[in-house]
Amino acid sequence: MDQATVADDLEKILVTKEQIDERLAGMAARISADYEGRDLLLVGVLKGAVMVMADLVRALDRHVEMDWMAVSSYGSGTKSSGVVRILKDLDKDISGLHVLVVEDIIDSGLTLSWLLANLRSRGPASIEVAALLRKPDAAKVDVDVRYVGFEIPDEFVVGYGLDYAERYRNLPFVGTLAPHVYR
Ligand SMILES: O=P(O)(O)OC[C@H]1O[C@H](OP(=O)(O)OP(=O)(O)O)[C@H](O)[C@@H]1O
Ligand code: HPA
Ligand SMILES: [Mg+2]
Repeated sequence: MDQATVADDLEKILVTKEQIDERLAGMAARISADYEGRDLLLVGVLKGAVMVMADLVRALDRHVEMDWMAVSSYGSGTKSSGVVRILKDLDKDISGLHVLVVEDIIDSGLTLSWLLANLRSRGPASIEVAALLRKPDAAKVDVDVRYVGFEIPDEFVVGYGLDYAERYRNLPFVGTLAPHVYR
């Protein structure tokens, strides 16, 4: 498949690569200031958060550790099933650590609220969230997100880690798909 075919699948670009870079730099500056003098563990949620994590850590001018969890609530469709499964757990114990969960998107908020309850039960010193994108539905769940990149409308988006049926994660921007892709 060539690049032209991928572009043909898109309807519009919601957030450009330049906007993402600029926003992540701002988030990184706040994170550096907020965690000054404290060790920090970033927990990325696979697979969607890979791009955010990769670019966020390179914008951080300080030591951090990274760990990863894989959870899935979506399968291959566009609606959350609400049932969260751990596909890969953290490598290390997080008790007593300052943890920052890194997410690509908070949509229904179900994944994150489940994940935060799960991680809090392990006794971290603190736990906060950094997410590149947040949709309006997330307001329905009681999750406090300290660092948010962009508030976006309630449309299914792809790119920069986000997939539709495992495709489009490698796009360097965030956009919506043309209707013919869903048919
Ligand atoms: O707020 P929610 O409605 O719960 O949706 C957000 C979650 O859904 C997506 O992950 P998914 O489970 O599709 O796995 P993936 O990251 O591997 O694509 C996304 O990466 C978030 O983790
Ligand atoms: O809008 C979305 N796009 C891709 N994956 C997602 N997971 C939750 N919401 C989305
Ligand atoms: Mg997904």
